[in-house]
Amino acid sequence: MSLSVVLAGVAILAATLHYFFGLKLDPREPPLLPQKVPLIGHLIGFLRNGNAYYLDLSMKHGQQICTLAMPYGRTYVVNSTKLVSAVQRNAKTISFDPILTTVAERLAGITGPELEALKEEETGGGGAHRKVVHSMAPSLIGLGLDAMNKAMLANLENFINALETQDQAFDLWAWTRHVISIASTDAVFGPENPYAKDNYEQTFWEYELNITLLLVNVFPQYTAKGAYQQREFMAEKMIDYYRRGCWKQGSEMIKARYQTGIQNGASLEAIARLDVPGGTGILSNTVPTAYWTLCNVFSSPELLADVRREAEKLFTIDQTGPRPVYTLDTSDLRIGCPILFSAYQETMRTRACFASPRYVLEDTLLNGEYLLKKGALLQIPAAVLHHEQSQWGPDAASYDPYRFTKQNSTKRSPVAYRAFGGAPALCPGRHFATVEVLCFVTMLVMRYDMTPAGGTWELPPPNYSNVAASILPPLGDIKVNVTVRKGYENIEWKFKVTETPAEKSAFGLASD
Ligand code: HEM
Repeated sequence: MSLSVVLAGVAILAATLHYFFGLKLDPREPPLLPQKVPLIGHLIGFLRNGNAYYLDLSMKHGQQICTLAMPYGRTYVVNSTKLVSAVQRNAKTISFDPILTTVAERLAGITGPELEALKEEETGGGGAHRKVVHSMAPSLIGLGLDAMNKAMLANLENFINALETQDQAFDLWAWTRHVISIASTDAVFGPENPYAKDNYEQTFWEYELNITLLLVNVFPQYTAKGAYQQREFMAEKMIDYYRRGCWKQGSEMIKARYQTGIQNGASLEAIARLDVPGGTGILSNTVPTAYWTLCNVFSSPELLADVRREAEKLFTIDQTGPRPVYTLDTSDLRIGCPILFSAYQETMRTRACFASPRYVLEDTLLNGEYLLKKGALLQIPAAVLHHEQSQWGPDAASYDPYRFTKQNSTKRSPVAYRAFGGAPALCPGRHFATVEVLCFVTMLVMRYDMTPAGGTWELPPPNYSNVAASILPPLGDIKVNVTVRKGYENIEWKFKVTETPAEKSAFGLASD
């Protein structure tokens, strides 16, 4: 039988199913968007383009909120800042918590009573997963953040030093991914970091790309064999890490997660398993953000010169030893590099592709206008909101690295910037990631010239099939050469962390 006959059969079957079982909307629900293939057209669009599909739909239909008929039920897509605020006001009935349960079950492989202990309270579960996630924010600010920064920067220092003797072109994505993976996870897990041994790091990145198949959850041991095996391999390593008590030498964040989990009825094994998809929180966005920010800065001579000018003022210089020591103190980053900070936030604004998922727990009248039915999925696509001209101006679609500098700041809604998502699931790791990316880029621009081996900065396209990341990774890579800058030879370079109390340690991010 030819492929076209099979496809025609599938289309006829879908049309028949749609006729008998198709979605019947209440007139107060958001308008239903048409799809080319009944029942599965939007699913196909999503599987082909990932979360970027929502941007295509909004460009085509321009609705501020709409309904998509999916084979598993209705999905509402919120395309306007005004309605995002309304969603956030209804956090009791439009919740992120059932998504945490899906993550625990499908991406961490937790089942039975262990899953019940983690599951959201609203549907009769023990609610431990939400409490574990909530315990993270206080440990990722103030002294807990400083301690993680110290461990993270010790690694960055070594990796960046090693470039002094790098005399061949190398793959920038592969290098950045390894550097940030080890620096971040050493900071989180401590000296017994599972990522630093047994091929865990490589396994994690393979798993991360295969997550969609696990989410589909149809006999995953057969239909998502690779991801399933990778998940189980990493779960075994994480369980070993906790059983040996290695968490006691980890960050405040890991201690808070473990202790909160145990106090709320989660088992050691379940807490360990949650750290498998937890790796996507720690790495899947920080790595691409570091990579794209670096590319954006080095590929623009004007921006590079501006970032270098402000970086030069950030370093203190000690000339008393045999060679000068240049030190960058993280506490100076909060106000000392407005242009880089702006370019970093703009990199995320123009590259964010996540569609924050929420679950409608009860029928809810949104903003007094739209009825949202219990049981539906709701998504807030960052890319759509970041294209909203009422918030970002007529050049919303283009990259302006100076957009967030004071002179250029325009008045916009506090919920317009979605790179770190938003309440009630605003990213608790945003300050840690910010220190890491700013230090990474600042140190590299100060010390090195970086040029593309092919002569021009031809950046790879984003990998739209990745649904784990908010900031998409590249599909492919770019080779670069790195040389020590003239006038900056024979210097010792250091990072320093001056301890900062919680109330002073947050960055003034556009998401806050
Ligand atoms: C540039 C780096 C990062 C970006 C762009 C980013 C982005 C995001 C986004 C978009 C969400 C979803 C929010 C929502 O659904 O509304 C999120 C949630 C989360 N992120 Fe991040 N993230 C980054 C780094 C980190 C780091 C380093 C950690 C941990 C150390 C982390 C931990 C988490 C956690 C635990 C959540 C779930 C929060 C909750 O459910 O309340 N993230 N992040």
